[in-house]
Amino acid sequence: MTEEFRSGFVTLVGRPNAGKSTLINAVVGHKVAITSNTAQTTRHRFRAIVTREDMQMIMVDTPGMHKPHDALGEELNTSAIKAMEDVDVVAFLVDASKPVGTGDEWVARQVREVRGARKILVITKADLVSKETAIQQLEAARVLGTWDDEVVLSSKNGFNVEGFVQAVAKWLPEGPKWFPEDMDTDQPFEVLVAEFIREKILRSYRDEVPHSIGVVADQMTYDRKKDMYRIFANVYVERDSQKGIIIGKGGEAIKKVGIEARRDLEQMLGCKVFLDMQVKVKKNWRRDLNQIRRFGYGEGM
Ligand SMILES: Nc1nc2c(ncn2[C@@H]2O[C@H](COP(=O)(O)OP(=O)(O)OP(=O)(O)O)[C@@H](O)[C@H]2O)c(=O)[nH]1
Repeated sequence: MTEEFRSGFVTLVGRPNAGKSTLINAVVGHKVAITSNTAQTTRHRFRAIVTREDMQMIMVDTPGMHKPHDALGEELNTSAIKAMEDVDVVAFLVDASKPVGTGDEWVARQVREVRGARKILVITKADLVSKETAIQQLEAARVLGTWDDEVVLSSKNGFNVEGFVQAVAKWLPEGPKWFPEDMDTDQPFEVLVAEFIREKILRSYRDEVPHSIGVVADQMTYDRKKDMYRIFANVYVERDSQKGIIIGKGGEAIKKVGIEARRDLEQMLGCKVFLDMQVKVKKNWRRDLNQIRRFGYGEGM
């Protein structure tokens, strides 16, 4: 008898920086999600898709959940909580290298509310700690809920990433191929481009500035003769002073971001990229729900 095809959805949740996006990239095998060590890197709820001979697993990335401080934070939380509705599996990620604390407890409380989904506890970043510490973390996190499976892994060195895939696959119901085989993310092209740029900014500036930016890729045209994409993007900040910081002395800082973003974009697109970025001020956009959604963050996608 042949095995039936299985398919379904798994939502990854955890406190900011738990390693959700990095795990998604490790499972897919290349970069579909941006990552950084700045909390709340992920603003879009998007799906990444892995198709194998016998199954299709659709992973839903979510913004890291925490007690919200502003409209953006609130919108991101709502988005993450909504992403746990109607999925087959919820994976609760806990960073092995940080003591289990109130941040994890807060997320676990939301996970406990979820009905009808299998729940998997995932200890991430095992490469950063000893085996003993990883086990201690597992024990500390275990009491935060009731789990159908437990996995300890490292997305950085690949340790047990396959174990995670198998743990999820086990709970996927029989079902159709929801997405074409060659599709690995449902993020529109212009969103991916804007996100790749935002990642470089997150990694290049410190403190409050990265949280204040929003990126929109406005125009993208392909020049067949030159085998080159021309991309025009707007980088929005909240204050004039931030605009100065982003641009830097003599435009040096933004130039560096441009070079790094272009490198990633060229790799993704497989051709040359011309990137033009404009920095604009949009006062207090993070407090304006309409603006947040216009940028496509949170629920607005
Ligand atoms: N050493 C190590 N670092 C990791 C691993 N997984 C993630 N990281 C790092 O942890 C940081 C946060 O990872 P992300 O994947 O962006 O975390 P996230 O949970 O998606 O974060 P938010 O978008 O803020 O919710 C990044 O600097 C990653 O490089 C891992 O397995 N090992």
